[in-house]
Amino acid sequence: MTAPILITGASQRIGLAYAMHCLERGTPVIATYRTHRSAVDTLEQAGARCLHADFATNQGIDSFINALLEETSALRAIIHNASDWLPESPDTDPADVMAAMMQIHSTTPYRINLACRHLLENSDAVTDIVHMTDYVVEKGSAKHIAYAASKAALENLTRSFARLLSPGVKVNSVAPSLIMFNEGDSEAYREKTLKKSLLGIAPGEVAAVETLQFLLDNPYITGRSIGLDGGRHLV
Ligand SMILES: NC(=O)C1=CN([C@@H]2O[C@H](COP(=O)(O)OP(=O)(O)OC[C@H]3O[C@@H](n4cnc5c(N)ncnc54)[C@H](OP(=O)(O)O)[C@@H]3O)[C@@H](O)[C@H]2O)C=CC1
Ligand SMILES: Nc1nc2c(c(=O)[nH]1)N=C([C@H](O)[C@@H](O)CO)CN2
Repeated sequence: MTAPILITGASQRIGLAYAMHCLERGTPVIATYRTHRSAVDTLEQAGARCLHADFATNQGIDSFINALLEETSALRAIIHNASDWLPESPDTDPADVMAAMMQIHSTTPYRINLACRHLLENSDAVTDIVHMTDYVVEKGSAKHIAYAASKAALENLTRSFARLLSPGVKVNSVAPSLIMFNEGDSEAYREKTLKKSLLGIAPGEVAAVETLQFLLDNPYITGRSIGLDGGRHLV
């Protein structure tokens, strides 16, 4: 039996889609969720092990790590997907925004990778870590400054962990731009955002699912970032 794939933030959207994709292929899944939605029940009915985790505090990270080590002695892959897309705003202290962004996008993957590397290295085959970053790592963001900086930190973790864990573990990033909108995104926002890329679409979760699977299936890519952005860099 293949060792399970750990997917963080899998109760909705891209994380949920990749978890279901893995289960449909017969690959075991350990999914984390912070908010219990019906999708968590669906995942469990499809055979996933779902662990509650709130990575906002180091205690939350540590209790998740302890639960994971109780759950499994090996992993096929870790997909660091959990994320908050926090903008700067007049009513939030910038220090709190930066702390929250670094906590979820940098401290969480860093601590889990170091504490659980042996679960990936306990395998005869090559295993994977994938960090979900963002196109804004390349360009920055005027409205999500701390978010972009934290994703840039995550991109650097990709390179460091690729060096630390080779050749047994491949470590890569997927750097999406618009994949899917959020409920409540206005028509004006949608129209404006679609125009930011050459291809002008919101491809949906499947684009991220296929890119993640490509990275896990490819034996010769590590320390790299795959831009999943519709050619936004050329607009
Ligand atoms: N969607 C897009 O167009 C783009 C996505 N990306 C990146 O791709 C990845 C997936 O995107 P998407 O599916 O939209 O992600 P979401 O915004 O849906 O977030 C994924 C999950 O992260 C979880 N999460 C947030 N904060 C915490 C926390 N403190 N502890 C534990 N879990 C937490 C949430 O859990 P819960 O809901 O259970 O509370 C949420 O379900 C993300 O890393 C994102 O930054 C990058 C560019 C574009
Ligand atoms: N955690 C999240 N990160 C990001 C999201 C999201 O919904 N959740 N969405 C985006 C946007 O789609 C952006 O790429 C285009 O405006 C960025 N990050």
